[in-house]
Amino acid sequence: MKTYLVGGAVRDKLLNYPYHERDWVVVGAHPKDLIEQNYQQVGKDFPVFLHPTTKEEYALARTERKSGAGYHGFICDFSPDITLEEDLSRRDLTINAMAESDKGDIIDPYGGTKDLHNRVLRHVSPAFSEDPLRILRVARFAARYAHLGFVVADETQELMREMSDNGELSTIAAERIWVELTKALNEKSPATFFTTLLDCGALRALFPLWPAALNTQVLTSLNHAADLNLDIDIRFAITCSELNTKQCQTLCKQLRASNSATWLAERCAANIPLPSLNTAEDWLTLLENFDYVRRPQLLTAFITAATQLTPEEERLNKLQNAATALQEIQAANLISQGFKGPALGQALRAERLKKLTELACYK
Ligand SMILES: Nc1ccn([C@@H]2O[C@H](COP(=O)(O)OP(=O)(O)OP(=O)(O)O)[C@@H](O)[C@H]2O)c(=O)n1
Repeated sequence: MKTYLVGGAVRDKLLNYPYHERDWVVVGAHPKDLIEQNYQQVGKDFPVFLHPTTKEEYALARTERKSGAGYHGFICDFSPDITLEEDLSRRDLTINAMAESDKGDIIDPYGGTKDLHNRVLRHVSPAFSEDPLRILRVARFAARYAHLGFVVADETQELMREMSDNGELSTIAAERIWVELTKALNEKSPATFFTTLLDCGALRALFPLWPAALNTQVLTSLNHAADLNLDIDIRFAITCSELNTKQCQTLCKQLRASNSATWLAERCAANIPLPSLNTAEDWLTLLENFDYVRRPQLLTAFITAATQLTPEEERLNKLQNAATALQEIQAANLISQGFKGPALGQALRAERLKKLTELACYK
């Protein structure tokens, strides 16, 4: 039995890039060999084990062949005579299809080191197309390593286009897309994720509403938000800012977006660019829409997203100042004056309008 480090850790070590996870492949073993050594089996469809102390993942070397549509149509073989090279050949990109032995030797049958050196994301074999999620993975790696100069190989780009045109993306479960999307939004150049998917037609195939909303300004703002380390919900909301409310709702539903991401995206779609706000009533309605009393951080998130997208710093600052001023109005004072129930709500609102009028911040 022999064990090799594989996948992302080998790639990132060679690239001198930080990595957080190590995956291992075991060659020449039966499941029982690992169980006897106190590894804990976790894989249902194929044998993946957790190391008894490090809890890192150890998978038996395996081959996979597609036998039908969707994710269940795979024939998987993990007998002890599957070689390391066979296991590496089923992987997505050449830079992900390298292994390191316990002596530190690199096993690289598909030219991964050369592609790393030349900054190319290239598929290992036509079997790439057996898993359409890999299109999103390629786009995500492009987003991660764009600043290092990585580009998608022409032939991989072509294959991704064919797969997108053939409707293969429709077999991916929405939950898996959302996972890839949130990882991609977290990368250093998230805009490259979208441009890669736009270039091969995958984004249009998956989400027909989205491409038209991703103009240069939106993509620039998105990368800027990543530079500023703004959170995922803000980054996602920026990508939705050119959609109308209905389109945004449809997209969030289709993506199974989280509640918090949907909430902010819908409000950004509805309020960017800022609507005309001419009266204290207009300002208060907008603030109420953002639930500013109970959740002031969401208004701040909106303002942060909007600042990336609109040259309206002054009005956005006023909005933030107005919200802060309104925080000072306490229900307790009105309660002590005898207000309760709906009358209390009305009195609070009247106080807020009075304050906004005094501030005249809407002018
Ligand atoms: N759809 C997939 C998913 C994974 N892999 C292979 O499994 C390895 C581990 O996958 P994963 O942990 O998802 O990705 P990493 O490459 O380790 O990248 P990350 O840094 O994002 O964890 C990959 O390197 C790749 O060899 C693949 O070929 N096809």
